[in-house]
Amino acid sequence: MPETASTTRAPAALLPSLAPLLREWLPRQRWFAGKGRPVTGFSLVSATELLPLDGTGPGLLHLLVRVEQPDHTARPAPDCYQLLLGVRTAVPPRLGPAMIGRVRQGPLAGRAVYEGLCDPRLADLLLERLRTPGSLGPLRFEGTADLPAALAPRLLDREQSNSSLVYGDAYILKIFRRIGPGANPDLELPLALTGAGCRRVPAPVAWFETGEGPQASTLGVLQPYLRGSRDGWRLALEALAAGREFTAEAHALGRATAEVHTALAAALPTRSLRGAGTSELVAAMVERLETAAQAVPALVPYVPGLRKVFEAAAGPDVPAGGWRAQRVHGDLHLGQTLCTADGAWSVIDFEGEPAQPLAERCRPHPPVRDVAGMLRSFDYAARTHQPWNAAWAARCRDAYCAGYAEASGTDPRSEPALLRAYETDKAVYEVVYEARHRPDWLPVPMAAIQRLSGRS
Ligand SMILES: Nc1ncnc2c1ncn2[C@@H]1O[C@H](COP(=O)(O)OP(=O)(O)O)[C@@H](O)[C@H]1O
Ligand SMILES: O=P(O)(O)O[C@H]1O[C@H](CO)[C@@H](O[C@H]2O[C@H](CO)[C@@H](O)[C@H](O)[C@H]2O)[C@H](O)[C@H]1O
Repeated sequence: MPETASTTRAPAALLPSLAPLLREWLPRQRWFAGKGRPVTGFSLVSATELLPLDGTGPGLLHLLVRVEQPDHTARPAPDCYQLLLGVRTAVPPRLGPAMIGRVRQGPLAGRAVYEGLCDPRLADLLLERLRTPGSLGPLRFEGTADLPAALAPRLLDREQSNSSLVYGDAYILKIFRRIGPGANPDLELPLALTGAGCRRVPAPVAWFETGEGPQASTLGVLQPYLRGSRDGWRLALEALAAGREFTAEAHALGRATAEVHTALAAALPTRSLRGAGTSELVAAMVERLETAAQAVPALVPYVPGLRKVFEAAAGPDVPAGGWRAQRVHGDLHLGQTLCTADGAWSVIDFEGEPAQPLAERCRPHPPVRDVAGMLRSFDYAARTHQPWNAAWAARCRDAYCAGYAEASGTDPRSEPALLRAYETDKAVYEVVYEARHRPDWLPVPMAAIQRLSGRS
């Protein structure tokens, strides 16, 4: 991402007049990571008119803005967000819910600004740009396939970390919201996987980015839309509600995870974690726990017990050659899996944990990290269903590990200390995630914290 402001045709003067509107609107967006801290200012990274703002029709303004907030000590710089703003003189009623506000001063005074992704005319334009690779100001559009034109767009309205547009049920364009320097793993890993012949991910067909060389930041990725597919979370809840087992699905998911891991290990560098490597891994988990306990005081009584769980991962179980580490999904859960009508499972959203800095999300880890994420997910599903069905979750967990072992040759249960440490690390992450985004869900990971710390 360019460090200095770069402005194409849209004048930098636009930002001050948009700031009062954005200050209100941004913190209400699900993908806004800085919730709970006031927005104190904005600085422009780049502004690009994807459609002219000359008032002759709807305009589309692409902005990369840094959002200043007090206490961003945990991050090296204020977070940068990607915004696609529609600008019109009058907003038709169907776009009412997308309204951000009316500009009071500056070059756009009197014009209405709204979430541009909700406007099919503007969403069309993005696809059109991806069909014709090239640059526009600081933005570069790249494609690898001939894309059909005029596919009706719709914005997915579910709660997400990013925003996704579906075109004609044929493609899905994911628009990243919080932008950091470097390639997003949600482009890098699916490209590596499909390059290695793995069929468990929808292959990226086009993308857009900004910046140069290794610092180029991915802004959006277009992939085939798996029409009629249903995500694992929904299917698991349906099974629970109907009193059905989910072990066959869990087994298939274990196989799919193993295939992804095998292909990632073949396509990208791996390393061995031993000695200092294992101590670093444990230290990082302990540090995460301590930071989490500061943010969510309910964790404090469990810290000594959880610390022991992490320390055990560097104990006698470590194999002579150390733990094998590789690129992993990083935030694997049931909602990141899609099952198509023929029963085949795909894995999506390789971005890693959205709150982590990019360098952290790209760090190689033992693959049990993903296994632990999925095991937590079975627990989540069972906990969110009344009555709580712990045995259902336990059977899913076993079936998943068995499927994984069959396809990879390694049973994750043969590394219990490491698996437990990663499960604990995930539960700690979830506590912070739920406290920030869905406080009603906090009891779900807290129950796991209690169990894993040995206090229940
Ligand atoms: N290739 C795809 N085919 C069908 N649906 C998809 C596809 N990719 C994503 N989705 C749907 O979009 C939702 C959000 O995608 P995801 O990559 O998880 O975004 P986010 O990072 O915003 O959470 C998923 O839960 C899934 O329902
Ligand atoms: O937005 P993402 O899908 O990238 O992931 C974030 O949100 C997830 C919730 O939507 C969160 O997952 C947690 O809740 C799930 C149920 O909604 C559960 O299946 C997962 O196991 C649990 O971790 C995920 O942690 C967060 O990064």
